[in-house]
Amino acid sequence: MNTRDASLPVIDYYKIIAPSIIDSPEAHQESEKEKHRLFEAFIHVGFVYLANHSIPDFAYKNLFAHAKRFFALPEDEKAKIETGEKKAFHGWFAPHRTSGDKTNSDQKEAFDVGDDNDPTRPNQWPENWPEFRDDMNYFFEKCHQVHLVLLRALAQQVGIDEDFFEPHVNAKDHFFRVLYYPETTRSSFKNRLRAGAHTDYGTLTLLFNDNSGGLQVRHADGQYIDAPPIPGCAIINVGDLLARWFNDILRSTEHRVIEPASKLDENGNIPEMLPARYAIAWFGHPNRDALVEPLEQCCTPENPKKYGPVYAGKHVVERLAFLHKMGKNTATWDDSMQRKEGNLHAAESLPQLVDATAG
Ligand SMILES: O=C(O)CCC(=O)C(=O)O
Ligand SMILES: [Fe+2]
Repeated sequence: MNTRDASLPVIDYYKIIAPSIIDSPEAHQESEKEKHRLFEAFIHVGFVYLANHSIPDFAYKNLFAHAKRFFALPEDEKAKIETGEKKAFHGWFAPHRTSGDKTNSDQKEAFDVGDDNDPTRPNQWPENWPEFRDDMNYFFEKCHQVHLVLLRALAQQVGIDEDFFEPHVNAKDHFFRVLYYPETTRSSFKNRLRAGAHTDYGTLTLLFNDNSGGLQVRHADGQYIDAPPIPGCAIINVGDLLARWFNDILRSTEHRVIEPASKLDENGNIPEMLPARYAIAWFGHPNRDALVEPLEQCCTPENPKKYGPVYAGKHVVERLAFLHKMGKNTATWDDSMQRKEGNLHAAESLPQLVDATAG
């Protein structure tokens, strides 16, 4: 197979939700079929394109426009709202906070936003820029709704109550990342990718890309396939915790952002410089105190239970701490650290660790 030509399945979100708009037997039948296709795609590939996803174009186009302006700000401006373990992992993700393996780090910067209504983990916002905040919050909510519909569809596929996941994600402990991969040279890719191979941590990721290309997804045969953007489609993938809930029936698939395919310039040459790339990745997460354990319905003699229970917050915080400083200051999680009434300062108490930014 020419892996550059293989492509991800396309799922039609409109077909999934149609019965709530047209209550006809055909709409129900189509919806069931599409939900099953989604489930199968997550089993075999872990990634899909989602067409007609219901998130209005302006919601992410506004964010791309803000991103261009934000990342062009002077470094000391951005540094005022730099993210970190003591900042609930929200704010500007400086280029030095990169993932990848210990020798190769990513060529990227980002801005991370969580639920703005959660006083326990406040966001950090640039000054005097109310539209920035409003547009980010609008996008956050829209993605939460789509992600819920998809979780409902997946629950139904394994015969559990379709609302099973709702109480485990209703605290909206998600966050999203506006990503900026600066202009760079082709030769830079010898040592560093734009995003090293990784899996996402949570439930489902909703990804919106510009047209730069470079995203690749690891197929079950181990080969990477290109996942170029399709206009009007979001890319959705399964994260580790959802895979764990499904006892790995669903795949949390590795992906990365590499050097994009060559585009010839007007003289027929391959330019050495590559323009900047922008992307928005919305990461759905279970509530931090959700105990994630393989569903009984996904454990069989052929596929016995693979994992014990884990607090979602522990998994996410440990992965984030690793990302931020390549594991130098691995966060610790105390299992009693659950969301409690009146615990408004969880951002400071969670996790209890040396601030990796100091390292
Ligand atoms: O930039 C992209 O297309 C992918 C980013 C990504 O996978 C991530 O940030 O987790
Ligand atoms: Fe990712």
